[in-house]
Amino acid sequence: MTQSLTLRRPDDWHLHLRDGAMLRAVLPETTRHFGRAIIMPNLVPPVVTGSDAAAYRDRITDALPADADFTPLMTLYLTEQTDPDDVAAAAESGLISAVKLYPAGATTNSASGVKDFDKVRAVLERMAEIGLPLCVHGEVTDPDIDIFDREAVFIDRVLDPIRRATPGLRTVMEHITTSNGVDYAKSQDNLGATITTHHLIINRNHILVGGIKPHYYCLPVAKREEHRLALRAAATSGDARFFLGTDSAPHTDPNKENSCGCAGCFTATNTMSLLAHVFEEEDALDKLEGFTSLNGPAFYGLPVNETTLTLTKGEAIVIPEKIISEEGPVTVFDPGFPVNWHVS
Ligand SMILES: NC(=O)N[C@@H](CC(=O)O)C(=O)O
Ligand SMILES: [Zn+2]
Ligand SMILES: [Zn+2]
Repeated sequence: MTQSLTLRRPDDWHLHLRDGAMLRAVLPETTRHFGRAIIMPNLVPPVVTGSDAAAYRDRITDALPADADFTPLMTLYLTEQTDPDDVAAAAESGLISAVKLYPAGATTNSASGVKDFDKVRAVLERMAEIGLPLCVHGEVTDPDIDIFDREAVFIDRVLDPIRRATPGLRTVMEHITTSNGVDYAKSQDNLGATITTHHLIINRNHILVGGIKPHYYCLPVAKREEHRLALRAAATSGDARFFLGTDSAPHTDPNKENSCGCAGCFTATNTMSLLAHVFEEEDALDKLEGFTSLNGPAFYGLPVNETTLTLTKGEAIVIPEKIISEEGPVTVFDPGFPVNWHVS
């Protein structure tokens, strides 16, 4: 008996497309399966103003494959100089769907992020007024906080105070990696949380046991097994606060396989097959459509996609090991086990 599953076309609520040659190489990997994606603004230099976002959106649109049915949902990179009026104008014109908060130094290309949260208060208040979501990379950067504790400490020291100071601010905890993140998301209103494909599959042992695996290194770094299980429970629960954000983040192999390797897993190519595998393991295939295609649009106040995507179970899938860009090869996330779900 062939097993097959038809879903509303999915969206990716956290995606890195980069720019130039890398953008052209990775964009088809997303547009093949996804209808929309929240496009992360951490370019060099970052996408800071409305006019930056309009120009970046045009570069993405120009790079789209001819037959693609894909809408990039743009974001602005919050800095201490961000102008509330510019944000409001970009939101009101429909140009942007969210603003992204990176604590300065927390992750790839976050040097222009926020150090003093008082300096962005006026922007956050304006966003709360107009209902524009804030997407948050939730890790503290204090050198004295262990990297495995940085998400939990961020929730207590930064996220919760920001939310108390800015009632009504719609917030997305991006790429949560801990049971602390799951618990906080469940305790709040006006709060959503994205979960990546890879954090449902790997724990910190996968990165470190039997030799260091640079292609499993991302930020926030994968945590203990108990946290992976909490993420799986949240993603497969049907709770509409949790939705897919792949955080697919291309870096070339030389930049990953390096004495100071970049953080990021590239999952755009095989995410839907991997998620079907995970949801089947959790006996929750009936919850996959909510996670990939319904909960995200509901949070962002957008209609669900009209078209569908069908997954069929068969022989193990064969996907390219690497995507080739003019900047160099990008290794596709390898879960380390056979996956039998095909996107047809
Ligand atoms: N997730 C990652 O490990 N890397 C992302 C940045 C981010 O999302 O934090 C990237 O831009 O490479
Ligand atoms: Zn991040
Ligand atoms: Zn990211």
